[in-house]
Amino acid sequence: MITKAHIDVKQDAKSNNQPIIKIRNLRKAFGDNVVLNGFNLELYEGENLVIMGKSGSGKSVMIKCLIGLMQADSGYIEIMGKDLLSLNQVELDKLRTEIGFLFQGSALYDSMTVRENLEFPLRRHKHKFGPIEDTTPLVEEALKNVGLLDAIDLMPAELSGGMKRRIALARTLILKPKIILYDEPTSGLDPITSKEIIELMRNIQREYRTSSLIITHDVDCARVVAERMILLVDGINYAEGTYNELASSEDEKIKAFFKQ
Ligand SMILES: Nc1ncnc2c1ncn2[C@@H]1O[C@H](COP(=O)(O)OP(=O)(O)OP(=O)(O)O)[C@@H](O)[C@H]1O
Repeated sequence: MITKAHIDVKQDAKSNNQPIIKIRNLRKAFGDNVVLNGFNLELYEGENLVIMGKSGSGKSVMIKCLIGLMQADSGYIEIMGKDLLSLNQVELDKLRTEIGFLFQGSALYDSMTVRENLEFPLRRHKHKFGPIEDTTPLVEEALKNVGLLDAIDLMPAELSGGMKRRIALARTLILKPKIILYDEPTSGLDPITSKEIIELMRNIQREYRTSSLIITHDVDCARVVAERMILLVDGINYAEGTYNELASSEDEKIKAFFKQ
């Protein structure tokens, strides 16, 4: 069986690099339902790390613990050198501005134009950038980076599903986060639009030097974006490695992820 212990973490992801996120021995149960049973993770600066796990395996629970929306039963979580549990609400809010989210339900505000949707986080997190006299250059830069500058004055109802997802990504990028958490970034999209989003995720990593944690069921997405992958099985990081290392495994539990 290939387990974490048997697969070396790709060295260039680690090279002289401190983890920007570190999770140690995370445990979370709901009554008898033990969801996380000693889960570990390290996300290194500038890398795209994909987490795969079958439905109900605890990926969302792990992310919720990571961003402080759910309390783990035990374990240690460190983000950008800070022990998550030691932070007060103000410190937690400040740390959250360094983390961008692209969740399945990251909906745009329907009553606002694309421009207003992008201005919204700038106003909400004034303390990060200070007063901004003219938001237009920031809004335009974020839209250019997702290839949708022309959509600046459109309403969400006028956008396709793929465009909405790109605008949501632009809204995340406008805060220049150091970390991006993607939850099923390609779900519900057709194969061509999925490919565009995947390409965009790679460009963003290059341009912004973000570190990303990507939860996906989409094997194609994992193959293209992942420098490293973790398979979450039975509440633990069952296997870790590059896409090729895991895809060539003979272990039945690992093979199951790549049969699609
Ligand atoms: N608030 C909660 N109360 C009780 N049980 C919960 C709660 N949140 C999650 N669970 C349970 O934890 C387990 C893991 O759920 P989770 O949503 O993390 O799965 P997932 O891997 O994200 O699944 P999917 O890929 O379908 O989104 C499930 O058995 C779920 O029923």
